[in-house]
Amino acid sequence: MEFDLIERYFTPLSLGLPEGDLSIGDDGALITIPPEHQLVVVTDTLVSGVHFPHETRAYDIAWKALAVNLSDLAAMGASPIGFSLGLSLPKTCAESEQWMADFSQGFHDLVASTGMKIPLVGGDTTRSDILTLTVSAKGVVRKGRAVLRSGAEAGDIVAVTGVLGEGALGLALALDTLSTELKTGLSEQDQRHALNYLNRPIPQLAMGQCLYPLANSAIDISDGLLQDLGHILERSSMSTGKPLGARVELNDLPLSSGVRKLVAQEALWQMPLSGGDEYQLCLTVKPENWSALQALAAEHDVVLSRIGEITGYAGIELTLCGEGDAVPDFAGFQHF
Ligand SMILES: Nc1ncnc2c1ncn2[C@@H]1O[C@H](COP(=O)(O)OP(=O)(O)OP(=O)(O)O)[C@@H](O)[C@H]1O
Ligand SMILES: Cc1ncc(C[n+]2csc(CCOP(=O)(O)O)c2C)c(N)n1
Ligand SMILES: [Mg+2]
Repeated sequence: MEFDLIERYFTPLSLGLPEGDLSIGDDGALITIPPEHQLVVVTDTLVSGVHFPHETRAYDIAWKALAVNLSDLAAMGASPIGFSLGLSLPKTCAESEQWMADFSQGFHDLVASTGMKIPLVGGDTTRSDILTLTVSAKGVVRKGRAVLRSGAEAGDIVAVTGVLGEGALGLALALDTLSTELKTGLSEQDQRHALNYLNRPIPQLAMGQCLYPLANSAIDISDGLLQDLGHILERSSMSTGKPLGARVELNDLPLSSGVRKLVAQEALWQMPLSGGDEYQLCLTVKPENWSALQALAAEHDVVLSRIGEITGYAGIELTLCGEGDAVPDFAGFQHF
């Protein structure tokens, strides 16, 4: 049964490797790494009910599982060359032609939207009561040109791509946890945009490839801005041995029209600061490189916003119109 599934739904996604390489069909895949490059390997697991609501469409589940992996590659400054899929699925899904077709279409359409060749190179399919996917994307980067979390320096500008808080708003709408009052303030367009953003994140691959050599550090925001910026601070101060922190101006956070309304109505800063599910890049850049990076972002139609700076003392400080030193008491998404 699983062999039929693989043949029918997954083998068509596996085409596009260079001559002599091998994808689905043997005990392992064979992938040639271009000379002078390093292989970048990322892995993300998605569990039904934990990473997406149980009711999520098969198409969106597949899209998101690959998108969050490509987002990690983008944050490293890497170009994707393929991905593998560990799939544990309930019998009802495996037996539904429509579910399986929709699922494989999600991968197909995301890959097509990137304009790159990103074949499915292999994986494993098993039965499970809870739908679980583990995608591992493979990418390449020129030797020594990966952008790490550990390169931030005091005085760097902190910037983010896209908007913040939209994934958290989408999740609140999907799980119906917003109060009626807040929900009625949102237009249909606001709601559609947030749900789409939650279900079909767009990995910032083009921006990722503009990072080297301008950006000092980067991370993709999956658990929330504060937590993920915290990872940059932690890694960077470990590598320099000096304390590092950040000052973030709330008014400079890029917000969608929906999140802007919620923040105006109820100061729901928690959404853009700690909501997670963003899959945008947070990066730090020396002030003298900022305008060059902004120009590259504009060339790729990416909105890149300056939200603060790296400081030489520990902790993330939040300001509103330059005033205050509120230290937030909410961190970000944690599994345990
Ligand atoms: N089970 C594991 N075995 C080995 N390494 C792990 C395991 N889980 C996480 N890691 C490693 O720990 C580091 C942080 O992982 P984490 O999953 O938190 O990444 P992230 O990029 O911060 O979040 P996200 O998974 O949302 O992208 C990575 O280097 C990852 O490879
Ligand atoms: C049903 C449902 N409940 C909660 C969330 C929120 N959520 C789950 S995992 C995660 C961080 C990234 O995961 P990881 O760190 O495992 O890569 C976030 C923000 C969701 N998307 N769906
Ligand atoms: Mg990440």
